[in-house]
Amino acid sequence: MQTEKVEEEEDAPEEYVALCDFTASGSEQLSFITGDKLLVHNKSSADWWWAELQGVIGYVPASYLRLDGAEEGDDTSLEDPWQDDEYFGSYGTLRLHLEMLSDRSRTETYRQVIVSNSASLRDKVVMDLGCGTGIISMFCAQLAKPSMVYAVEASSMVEHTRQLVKQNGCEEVVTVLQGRAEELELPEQVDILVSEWMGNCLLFEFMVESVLLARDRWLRDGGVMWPSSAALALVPCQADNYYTEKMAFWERPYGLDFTPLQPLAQQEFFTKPKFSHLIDPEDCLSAPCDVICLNMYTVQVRDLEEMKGEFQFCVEKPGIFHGFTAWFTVQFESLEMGGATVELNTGPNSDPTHWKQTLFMLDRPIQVYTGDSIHGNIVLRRNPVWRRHMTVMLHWNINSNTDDCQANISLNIHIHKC
Ligand SMILES: N=C(N)NC/C=C/[C@H]1O[C@@H](n2cnc3c(N)ncnc32)[C@H](O)[C@@H]1O
Repeated sequence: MQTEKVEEEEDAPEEYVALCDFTASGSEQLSFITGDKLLVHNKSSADWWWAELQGVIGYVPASYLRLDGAEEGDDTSLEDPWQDDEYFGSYGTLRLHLEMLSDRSRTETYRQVIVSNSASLRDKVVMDLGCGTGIISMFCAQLAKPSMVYAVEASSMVEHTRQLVKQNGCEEVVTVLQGRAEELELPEQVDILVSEWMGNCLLFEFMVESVLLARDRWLRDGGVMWPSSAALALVPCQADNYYTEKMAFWERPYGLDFTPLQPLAQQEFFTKPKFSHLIDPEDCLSAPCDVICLNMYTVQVRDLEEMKGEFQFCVEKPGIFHGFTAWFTVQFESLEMGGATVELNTGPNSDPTHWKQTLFMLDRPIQVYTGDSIHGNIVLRRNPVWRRHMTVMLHWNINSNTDDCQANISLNIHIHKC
């Protein structure tokens, strides 16, 4: 069999070893299994490289590879698949805490949960997992009368948290503990495990794993999880401004034709999600639907490896289908039977939050019409190497009955790594 002769590059390709399996999901990608040796010809972007395996070439996810011959110890980052130094380092400074505290929708929701359950919180033992500056713990101490709040924080912020607790007269009720919640020793089980763990697309950062491990270890039988449940919502949408900014731009900049760069632009800008997206409700092409739901009492850490959801959208108005937008909601059940559930919704019809929404762009936009059906599935696959990352795959078909014909467009699976 004639294998494709790869022209020798001026700088010889580097040999990398695969750290785990990867299954291609498009003709332009290359599958491999753990231990495969790949020749990397071009590091076309930070996330995707152009590589060769046994004479076949294609795009491969850079984070799955390690330079061949580099021992485990050489590449210290591999010893830290949770990237904890970087992660907890980032929470040791004020920037992220200021962002979260400035998010009124988020912070007021947690305060409302405490206020509306203040009577039932009396004499209860609470754990605030990942307390940061301790805001939720101090809400508990100020607005209710729990017997104890264990405010657990792994980053160096914790020394300031102790100071804030004292400064606000909460040291009788709030005990600040430094360490990873799933590792440290608590003197007792807790009645309520409260945490603000949600990341982009709900799960990014995968702090939720720590919440589940702490639940299994420290939440007493019949104890309450806050949030009690979580859902990832999805909607097909227009994103004309973003499309114009990143793709249409190349059509006629300064009177020149730059369209040969559009495949590069597609690879560089549209193969990973746009986390900072603020979708206009007008850009939703249909009603959203919850594609993944987590019951915080029953979901297991192993379930986080791969989560799947089906969707079926009925297009409600004609428009250009540029992509899908995702966001999340979390629910806080009442401590009283039949009490009202409080919800934090980070979607386009609620008050904006620091999470904003996440936009996944299609390879190419498609005109859709009222009544079209966009149906398919979403798969969130946790990165086997980098444990705070995941890949999102979207596979969909469109059934359109315009022009009196039944067009059934099956589109490529779309890979997003975030
Ligand atoms: N909502 C988002 N995105 N981030 C939540 C905020 C994360 C906070 O929780 C802390 N944290 C995260 N994981 C743990 C853990 N396993 N044990 C103790 N503290 C932890 C971080 O240092 C931040 O201060």
